[in-house]
Amino acid sequence: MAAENGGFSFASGAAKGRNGLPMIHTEKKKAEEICHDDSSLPVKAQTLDELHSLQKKKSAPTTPIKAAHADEDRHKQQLQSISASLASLTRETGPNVVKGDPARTTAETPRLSAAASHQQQHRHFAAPNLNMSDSGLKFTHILYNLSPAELYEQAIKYEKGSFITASGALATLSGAKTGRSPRDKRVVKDETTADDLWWGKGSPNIEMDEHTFMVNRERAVDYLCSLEKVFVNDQFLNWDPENRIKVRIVSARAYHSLFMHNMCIRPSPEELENFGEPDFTIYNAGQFPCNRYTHYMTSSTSIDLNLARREMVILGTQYAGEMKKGLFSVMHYLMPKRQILSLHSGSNMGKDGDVALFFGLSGTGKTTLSTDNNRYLIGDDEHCWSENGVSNIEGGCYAKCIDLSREKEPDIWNAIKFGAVVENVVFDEHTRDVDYSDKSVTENTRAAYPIEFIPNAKIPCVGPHPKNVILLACDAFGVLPPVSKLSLPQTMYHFISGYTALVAGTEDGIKEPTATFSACFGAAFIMLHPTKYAAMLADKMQKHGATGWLVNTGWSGGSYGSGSRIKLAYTRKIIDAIHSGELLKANYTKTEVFGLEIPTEIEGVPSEILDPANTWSEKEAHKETLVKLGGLFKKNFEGFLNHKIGADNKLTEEILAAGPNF
Ligand SMILES: Nc1ncnc2c1ncn2[C@@H]1O[C@H](COP(=O)(O)OP(=O)(O)O)[C@@H](O)[C@H]1O
Ligand SMILES: C=C(OP(=O)(O)O)C(=O)O
Ligand SMILES: [Ca+2]
Ligand SMILES: [Mn+2]
Repeated sequence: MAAENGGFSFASGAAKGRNGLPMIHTEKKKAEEICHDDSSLPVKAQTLDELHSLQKKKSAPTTPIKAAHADEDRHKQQLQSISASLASLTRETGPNVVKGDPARTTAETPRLSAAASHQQQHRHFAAPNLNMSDSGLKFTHILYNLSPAELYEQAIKYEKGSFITASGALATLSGAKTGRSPRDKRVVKDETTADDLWWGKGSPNIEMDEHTFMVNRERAVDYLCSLEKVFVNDQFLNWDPENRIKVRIVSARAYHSLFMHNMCIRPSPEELENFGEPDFTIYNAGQFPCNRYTHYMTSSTSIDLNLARREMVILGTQYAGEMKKGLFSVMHYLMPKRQILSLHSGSNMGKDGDVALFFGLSGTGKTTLSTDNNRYLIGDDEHCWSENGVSNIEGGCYAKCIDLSREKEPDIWNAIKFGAVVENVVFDEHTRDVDYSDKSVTENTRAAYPIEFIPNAKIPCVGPHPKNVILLACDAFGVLPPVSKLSLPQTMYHFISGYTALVAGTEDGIKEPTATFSACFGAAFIMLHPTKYAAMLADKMQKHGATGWLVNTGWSGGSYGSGSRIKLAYTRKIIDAIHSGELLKANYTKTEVFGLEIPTEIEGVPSEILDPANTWSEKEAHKETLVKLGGLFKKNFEGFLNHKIGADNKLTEEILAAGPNF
């Protein structure tokens, strides 16, 4: 019994202790059997600080030890470059920058002697100019290209509204803005851009002058330098190695840094060491408003693009999509200059190397339909089409997650795991399970994840010339056919029109669908006149023999209210038939008004839904709605009548003739 009780026993008749109580007698059978809490060896540390310092191993250097000198120089250059990025241009000084988290000083600095750690802390770059403000008297700590794990820790410690969801994603709030603010976008109009860019009616480019840009830039930089720490991401855009762009993103939130880590192309450690100077820099001071007394400012939000300086300033909005789509605008300027077409489209590739592009406005299905279990994902939103084929601009995807279901969209569901950022979603306060149907914060809930999170991503994200160009429209009027085959002029007509119709505010009763026309399926992001992109697309499609298709992912059997949205499963069958080449061989009939070629049969899709005229119970209402939509198309296209497309006027005339006729 004594031995059973862990070696302790109250031996009867044992010797009495000093106070007369019986002494606890420990039976010592062998020397090794001394009592321990556990059986492992003692920890190799003398103090708690030392113990904590053992926890973290220094990341292995990618350059050999012998190059320590070069390493030191590169480190200094890097800090100089970051300080220069953050320089106040009126005071002509950059801040004193130092790498690392200000909260983690000596005690947590891994495996460094006190002397070495002291040295490390002061290996900063001090600005040579002493004409400085208070912010020049302190160090600005730079959290440079942190890993997702480090960014999670930063977010959870310092950003209210950061939580880990049950699947391991980082849930965050984007603040007052839960979508982009296109009316607050400004572009510097100078001698060059005045001629190059698309200005005026219908254009997304609202002008500002160079001086006002500098006022906002100074405001953003002063705000960022007043902080204890800022995040700096050095990354790439465009998987085409010949046309890769180096971007630097300076931001104040771990959320923004992780978002861009996911959305841009992540450099390897070697690429990061040799990064040098960025081609383009974003200053994201989104928590801080712009000054509304500033010329050109019409709200507290301003997203300012200066192509000459290769800089963008963000004030007054924390919606992360501004950075992603802001850089996309930059690519819409830089790439066409190199005869490369930039596209607001998703893209995927079949086992036989057949590539498809999916154009469409927000919510029409680019992300959903390019993420296809039977095909390789090249990208979900932004691409380039060059002489070499297609390349994704980004390193990640940004999926809408309202009503996301595991059954219908398993790949996107599974990508929302550790490392992914979910914006503005609602979750159970205890289990942290996300309720994707909850619109309490916004309907525009989003998930941003690296493209490798999709199991059949095509890495590197490039592919050959497209075989199919699919134009997606979510037609809430319910009159466009689920699929039509387009001639080249028809493809151009619909590309320039950029139609979709969504239903605003679904809560208070039935609302009329509103038609949206957005040239090139992305007027908010294009920099040149739409016909410039259209001419390039026509040229490339002709040269590479690509077929155009119009796919309605919206309503069938009536408009919003009486009909219903086409089942995703049917749309997927339609898309499958396009990819396989089956649909090209189908029999076609022509529709009224739009003159669209529609197939009579598709495997897996009920034939009666292929012609919307069949699905409406009231034939009169169908015709009326069809003519109404045709009229809206005609009215929209009036704005393009005076623009010549291509070398001669022949294509322009053909395109006009390819629109609705009634
Ligand atoms: N028939 C359909 N085709 C495509 N998407 C559909 C369909 N029916 C419903 N949806 C839903 O519509 C949304 C499309 O959004 P998404 O793919 O993110 O668009 P985009 O990437 O073009 O902004 C998704 O939430 C998807 O589940
Ligand atoms: C990121 C966006 O794009 P999309 O909705 O096309 O995915 C956006 O419009 O903010
Ligand atoms: Ca898959
Ligand atoms: Mn998308």
